[in-house]
Amino acid sequence: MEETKRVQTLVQQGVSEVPLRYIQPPENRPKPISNATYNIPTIDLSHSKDSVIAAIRDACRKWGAFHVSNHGVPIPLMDQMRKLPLSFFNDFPMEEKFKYACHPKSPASEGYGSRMLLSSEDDTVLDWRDYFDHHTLPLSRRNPLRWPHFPSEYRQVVAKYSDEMKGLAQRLLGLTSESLGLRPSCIEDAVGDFYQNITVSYYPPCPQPELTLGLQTHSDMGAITLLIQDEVGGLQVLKDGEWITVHPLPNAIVVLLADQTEIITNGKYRSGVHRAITNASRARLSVATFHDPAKAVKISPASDLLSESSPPRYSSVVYGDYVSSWYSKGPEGKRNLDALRLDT
Ligand SMILES: O=C(O)CCC(=O)C(=O)O
Ligand SMILES: [Fe+2]
Repeated sequence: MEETKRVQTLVQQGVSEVPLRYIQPPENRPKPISNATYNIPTIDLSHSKDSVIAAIRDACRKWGAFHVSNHGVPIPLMDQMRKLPLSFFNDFPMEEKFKYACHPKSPASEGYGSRMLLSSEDDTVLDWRDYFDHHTLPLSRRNPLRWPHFPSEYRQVVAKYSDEMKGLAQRLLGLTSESLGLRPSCIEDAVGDFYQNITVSYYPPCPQPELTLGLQTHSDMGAITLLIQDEVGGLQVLKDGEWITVHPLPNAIVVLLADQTEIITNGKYRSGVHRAITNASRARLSVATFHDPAKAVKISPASDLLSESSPPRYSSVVYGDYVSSWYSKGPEGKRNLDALRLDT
């Protein structure tokens, strides 16, 4: 069945040409990048608070994406979080992996999958990616029995990593609030208790990387995403109309501002538009940790940022409605945020 097919299966079958369903239209295909040494900014969190806040302000205005170093998350834990899921993808037989298959008909269901969108239409171009999605927070959603039981430390590592990411997300949203002159808890209060998902993406080598994308262009839906990748690389961020490769920085964490933060900051900060490209020779792994509001939470521009001269630039939205629209229309560009934009 189409829905249950994994990209890794295609590769194991030895395809030498990418099947039609995975071929991007010419305007979406990746082109060689001229400015290959350029990278997103790196912010060292051990520097003085004032300089960190100034650097965050600059990076959020210009990029919506940046690396953080000296972030306090134990490096061995980050290494484990890359290594153990890689072993799940590489060392588990397919029938074992399918015991953890996500539900093919419900969006963002937990487990092993391949399709991000569940469009019934058959014209959706598919991503060259398999993934494992873990529901990690609030604790009432966390059921480690739904995560791989092998390697033996897998479940413990995911739980520990989830807690570390929550702490870092809170700290970064606090600094981001302060960088706009808001009280430190402003953005976090607007988001409420985090709904956190950890998605491990596995991109098998692709015979024709110039025709495909590992993950199509999008901005993340929630508040803030923290991402680590392996040394292969493939994440790209859109800046001033140009794609910039996020070169892996081994001990750093990529921060991506997501759509709800753009709304809360009334567009002072924009969510980072990004995608993943593929390559012909090496499988790649990334781990994205999403921090989202609960579905019932209503998101609006922060009142402290509004005045007669600075009116709201987005209408309020119930987060669950935003998610439904994202899954039905697709993530392309910023269509979902654009629908909320007020002409001011
Ligand atoms: O693999 C990557 O680097 C990007 C992953 C991503 O953007 C996502 O899971 O939303
Ligand atoms: Fe993303």
